[in-house]
Amino acid sequence: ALACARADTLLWARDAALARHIGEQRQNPRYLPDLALPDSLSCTNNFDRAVAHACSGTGLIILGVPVAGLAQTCARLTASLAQQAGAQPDGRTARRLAVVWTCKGFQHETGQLPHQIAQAALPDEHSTSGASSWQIGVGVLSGPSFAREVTQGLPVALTIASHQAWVADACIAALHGGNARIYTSDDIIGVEVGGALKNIMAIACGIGDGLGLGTNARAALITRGLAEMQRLGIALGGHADTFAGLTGLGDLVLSATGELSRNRQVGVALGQGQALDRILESGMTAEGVRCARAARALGHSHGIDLPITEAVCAVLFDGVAPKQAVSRLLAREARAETPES
Ligand SMILES: NC(=O)C1=CN([C@@H]2O[C@H](COP(=O)(O)OP(=O)(O)OC[C@H]3O[C@@H](n4cnc5c(N)ncnc54)[C@H](OP(=O)(O)O)[C@@H]3O)[C@@H](O)[C@H]2O)C=CC1
Ligand SMILES: O=C(CO)COP(=O)(O)O
Repeated sequence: ALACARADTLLWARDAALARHIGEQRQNPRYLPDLALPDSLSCTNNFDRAVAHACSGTGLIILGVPVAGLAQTCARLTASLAQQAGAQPDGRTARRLAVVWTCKGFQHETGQLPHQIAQAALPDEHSTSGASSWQIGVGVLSGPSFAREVTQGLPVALTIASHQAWVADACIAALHGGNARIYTSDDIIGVEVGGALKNIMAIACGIGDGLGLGTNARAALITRGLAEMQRLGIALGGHADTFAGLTGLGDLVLSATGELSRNRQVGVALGQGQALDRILESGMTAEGVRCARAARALGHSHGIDLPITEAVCAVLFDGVAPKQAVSRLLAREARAETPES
């Protein structure tokens, strides 16, 4: 919806009936049934057609799939690019294609971040395959951005993190302006760890609110959750400053307090005594549930203390009652608030 303001945008959906409905009715009955979509948005379930549209137009592809679908989608993109003519008429200079993902989490099985998944599945930056020649640049687009509010055209600020300035430029050209501000960063790891951990913290805050623990507890969880995000992020190679920005604190505050957050909704329902299976019955995407185990394992393997993540895992997977998990958190030994103090 953001991109539609600047250029004709072609959405790909894997479900043919849904793609047809969105294209004909300019409305998405599955995810945002009550919102009108822009006239400049078309939709197809033909993946190659969607890739060709980006290649011949903006040179920007935004992958809006969950972490679990990223490897498969990138592999499909690689195969599709081999069909697309990329070389300029002189046959020498590769055309540039920016590939950007929005997913927030770690891969469940491996603990990999999205850029590691994408790197393994996309062609190298300079790749030549048959008649095609593409310079692929990658990045992560993240920050506090409920899809519903973005579709409504409400103000939003996002960060594009990439090691290639031209990828950030492609996002700015397509998305910046009107009610949308796009900031840039080169800290892909910090941005991705913030996005992954904020979902787990949103579950924790939801649990607290579901138990009726009050707003003091919520503020404490947000603040200590931020410290946890930063600790793991730095250990994995992110920059400390990134966690104070849109993709760290910004998205954490949104998801921990905003009623639209699915991760927060899962936490609230758990705190109110519902079972996880029942909560997830609708099939909703709650990336914090999917990646909490991987985050806990990364904490263990890097020797990083992640008490809130541990508490969320205990409730999600180990049968610990939410009240008991909170008691355990509160019973931890007193310590300095910052490691330097
Ligand atoms: N929703 C939001 O407000 C925001 C979400 N994000 C992040 O973006 C990512 C996607 O979230 P969201 O759009 O809400 O997710 P959804 O569950 O709504 O899925 C988005 C799209 O991805 C498709 N999809 C799901 N699984 C796969 C797969 N394995 N392979 C290919 N396509 C797949 C879905 O198809 P189908 O309908 O057929 O299942 C759907 O079209 C998540 O990591 C989320 O954290 C980031 C910012 C905001
Ligand atoms: O990431 C989001 C907003 O920035 C969406 O959060 P949820 O996945 O918890 O709904």
